[in-house]
Amino acid sequence: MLIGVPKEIKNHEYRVGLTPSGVRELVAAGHKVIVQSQAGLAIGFTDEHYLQAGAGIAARADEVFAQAEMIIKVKEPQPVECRMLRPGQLLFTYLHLAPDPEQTRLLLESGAVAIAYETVTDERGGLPLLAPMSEVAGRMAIQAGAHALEKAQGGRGVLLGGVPGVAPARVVVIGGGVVGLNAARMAMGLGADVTILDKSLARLKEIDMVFGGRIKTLMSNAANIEDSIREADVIVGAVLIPGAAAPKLVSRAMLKHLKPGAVLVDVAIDQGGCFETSRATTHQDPTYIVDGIVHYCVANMPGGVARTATMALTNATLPYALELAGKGWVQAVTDNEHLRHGLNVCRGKVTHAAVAQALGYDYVEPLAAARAAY
Ligand SMILES: NC(=O)C1=CN([C@@H]2O[C@H](COP(=O)(O)OP(=O)(O)OC[C@H]3O[C@@H](n4cnc5c(N)ncnc54)[C@H](O)[C@@H]3O)[C@@H](O)[C@H]2O)C=CC1
Ligand SMILES: CC(=O)C(=O)O
Ligand SMILES: [Mg+2]
Repeated sequence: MLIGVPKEIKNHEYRVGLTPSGVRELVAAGHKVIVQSQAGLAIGFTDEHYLQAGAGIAARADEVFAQAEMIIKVKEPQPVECRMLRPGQLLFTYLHLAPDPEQTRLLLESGAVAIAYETVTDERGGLPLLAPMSEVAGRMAIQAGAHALEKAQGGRGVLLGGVPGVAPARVVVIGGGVVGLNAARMAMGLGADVTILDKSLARLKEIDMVFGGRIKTLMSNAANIEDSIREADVIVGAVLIPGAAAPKLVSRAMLKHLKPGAVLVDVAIDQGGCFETSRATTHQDPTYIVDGIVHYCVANMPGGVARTATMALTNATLPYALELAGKGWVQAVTDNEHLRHGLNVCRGKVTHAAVAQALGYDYVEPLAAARAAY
């Protein structure tokens, strides 16, 4: 198969869909890869590295889109990229469609087949292609929160770990999945007082076992959320209902009960955010203040540590890319139910139930869509 890797064009997005080592594996399996010139330059992957790995280099994105049978990217396609997709072409990337009607419409109009990293599943009920970026974003959430707590950023002027004789900051993490666990681990490592809330009792039990009681756990319900955030210095939003828009768990009215200068880090912003007052921000201008509360809502947090994130992403996506390239998408999603869960859009149809429900489209079962594509 001919695989294309365009340069990412989202604001301050320096990740790239494949590392040179990933290219080498695909080429060794008999595939051809073309990479847009300078796609990885900002993170130290030069065109020379890609050439040595066996890729061809294309000068422009439109050449990559015109030639490739499968496009491997990182971020959801921007409108100009959606318009370069063609019917039947396979797109393998993050999409986050539920909160994004425009992208969904453009993808449907393109006739392309789009597999979203964030809804591919595994046999343990996890999201293996979201997990590496969730690990990165969860860890970054605490760096971001600590920085935003500084006075110059509008924060309360509190040091996460405190110092001997002064209490540490309180960090409340809502959602104890991959983001939440990684955020909690970093916050604990810096000496903060950490509480995690989740709706899953099984998850709370696991967290309690893993951290030996050093992190407090609370069932996520309205009363526990309200009580815990009143006392918090940093609140991390880390909930997910796969494919669906994030539930709003903190209302604007609640903000007046928080400590002035407290920080909300809404990692779930790529699914629309779990705080009513969240709106997506960029690495260039990551925070804003509402009612005295600092909001950090960067929708592509791992882009800030793009070299680490790119390597982590390719580690996870490569086996699936090899399967898609080796079998073709129809056979791959027929054989592998976990890849099938990734199919969000197929030749003008929405094939993910939560996306269809969020945006009011008819849902077409992925296997039916795959059969129709034969
Ligand atoms: N902003 C960014 O750059 C990035 C954002 N993300 C996003 O972070 C979010 C979390 O991702 P993961 O941790 O990988 O998901 P996950 O599936 O591992 O964890 C989500 C957790 O939320 C819990 N949950 C669901 N509803 C809840 C509620 N009402 N109250 C409390 N907990 C609730 C679930 O039980 C689960 O444990 C996703 O929206 C993901 O797309 C991930 C990576 C980067
Ligand atoms: C998960 C995601 O959207 C990101 O890494 O940017
Ligand atoms: Mg995102």
